[in-house]
Amino acid sequence: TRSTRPQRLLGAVQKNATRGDPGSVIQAIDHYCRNKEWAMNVGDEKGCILDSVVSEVNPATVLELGTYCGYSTVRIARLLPPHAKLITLEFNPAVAAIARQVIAWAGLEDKVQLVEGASGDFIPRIKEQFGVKTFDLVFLDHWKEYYLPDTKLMEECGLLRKGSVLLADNVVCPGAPDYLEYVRSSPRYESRYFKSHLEYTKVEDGLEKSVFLG
Ligand SMILES: COCc1ccccc1-c1cc(O)c2[nH]cnc(=O)c2c1
Ligand SMILES: [Mg+2]
Repeated sequence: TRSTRPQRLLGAVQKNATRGDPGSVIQAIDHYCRNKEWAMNVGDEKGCILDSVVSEVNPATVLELGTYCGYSTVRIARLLPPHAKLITLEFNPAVAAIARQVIAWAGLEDKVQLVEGASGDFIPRIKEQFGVKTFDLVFLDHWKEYYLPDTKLMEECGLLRKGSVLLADNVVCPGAPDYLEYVRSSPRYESRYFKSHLEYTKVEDGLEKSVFLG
């Protein structure tokens, strides 16, 4: 039976990237997705904006909603200080299995905890199961319909503190209008749009950075 897109992406990493070298894993995925087969990684252009936010926040605790093949997981984890922790959540077990191998190829498995499950079930359990008090940075990149409910759930579960940063992918394409309306109008957030393009295309997309004010 035909391989899946994530399997082919993993193959490109194993063929072209150097084990233990996160930069080469990022390059291998971007080259494959730009030249061979598009895939929904945050990509190199929005990835540079992600890098700058991670470096600015210098987080000790990160939550990523939506792992996919682990591209942004590697981008984030490679910039984390020692002992910092990234928890990443993926709904699809087959895709999670690929992401684990991509993260391992980059040599970043010690900084990353990949969890399989649905965000609505998982978020209320984080404090108890993972001993996390609050997140310094949350990267929302799962499904646009869940950005707003999951943000409200994180607030309710006390997972955000004054200064926690939410960074959301795809706020223009595919778009998360209800989420944007919320973080831009709520007095509890200071929000800013970073205009960019949908990964590997000329279509407009962007990242929304929203600081929780407590
Ligand atoms: C399955 O749709 C793929 C697609 C098709 C056209 C335009 C955008 C997207 C897209 C791009 C992304 O970065 C994404 N990131 C996270 N979860 C997504 O569903 C997602 C979708
Ligand atoms: Mg995305």
